[in-house]
Amino acid sequence: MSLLVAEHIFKTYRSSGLFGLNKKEGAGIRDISFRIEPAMCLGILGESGAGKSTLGNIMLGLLRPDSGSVKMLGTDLYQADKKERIKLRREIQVVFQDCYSAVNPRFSVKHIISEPLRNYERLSPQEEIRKVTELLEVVGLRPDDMLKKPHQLSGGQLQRVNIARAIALEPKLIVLDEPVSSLDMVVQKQILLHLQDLKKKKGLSYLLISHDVLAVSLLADQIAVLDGGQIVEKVAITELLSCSHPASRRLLDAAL
Ligand SMILES: Nc1ncnc2c1ncn2[C@@H]1O[C@H](COP(=O)(O)OP(=O)(O)OP(=O)(O)O)[C@@H](O)[C@H]1O
Repeated sequence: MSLLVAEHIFKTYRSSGLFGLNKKEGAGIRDISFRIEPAMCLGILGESGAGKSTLGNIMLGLLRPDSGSVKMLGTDLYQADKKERIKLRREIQVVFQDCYSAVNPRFSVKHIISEPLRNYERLSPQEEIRKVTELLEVVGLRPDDMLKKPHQLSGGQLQRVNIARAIALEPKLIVLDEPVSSLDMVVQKQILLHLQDLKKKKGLSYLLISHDVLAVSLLADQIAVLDGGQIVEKVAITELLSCSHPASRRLLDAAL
């Protein structure tokens, strides 16, 4: 069974933003369908305004589509009852671009990483420390980093903390919404290779949302190019350079 199946998703924004000035009436996404298999990364590549965040929010269960369905392991995200929703929430985690606003600046790294564990599992204080130590190791941080606060870490280190929190409950899918866009190239590569490693070792799947061809090419197995709210091209990553749609070419030209 596929891990996630999105079928014929439509979402139109009817309100047009503050005083109708900022947002385009009728913008959104149109007739989006795709599948994500276990241990697979689907990259969603698109320019600004293409509909990437709209799509990501729908896949996270945060934005109800006007029509179409999103099924995770056969359960419809938007038809599920409360018990099923709690179970699904555990299986789909997210890492956002802005690593600083994703965490409470007053909390320690240990507190941040163990938050989902406290919500879903009853661990003793010793078990919690052991688990956080293990997660820090997995994302390439040191055990004593758990005592630090977000402002004592670099952006790259803090994004690793966000990744550790996202994998704490061993989800099946992580939505990565521009996860490395705010980091320098060297750190970007380190983090993407780390995510690649987790995919191989833990069989994790990703929906990687980005405007950056190079970032996507390091992690994705397949890419879908989004333009004007529609998927205009879908190819295996090995075929990326042969993409011919004008939106794909613009993204490729910007990167190469
Ligand atoms: N709440 C909203 N109300 C009205 N229109 C919206 C709303 N959110 C997004 N849109 C519009 O829907 C389209 C897709 O927006 P979305 O934020 O999904 O694109 P994006 O690819 O994530 O862009 P970016 O990379 O700039 O964040 C855009 O035309 C945007 O203006």
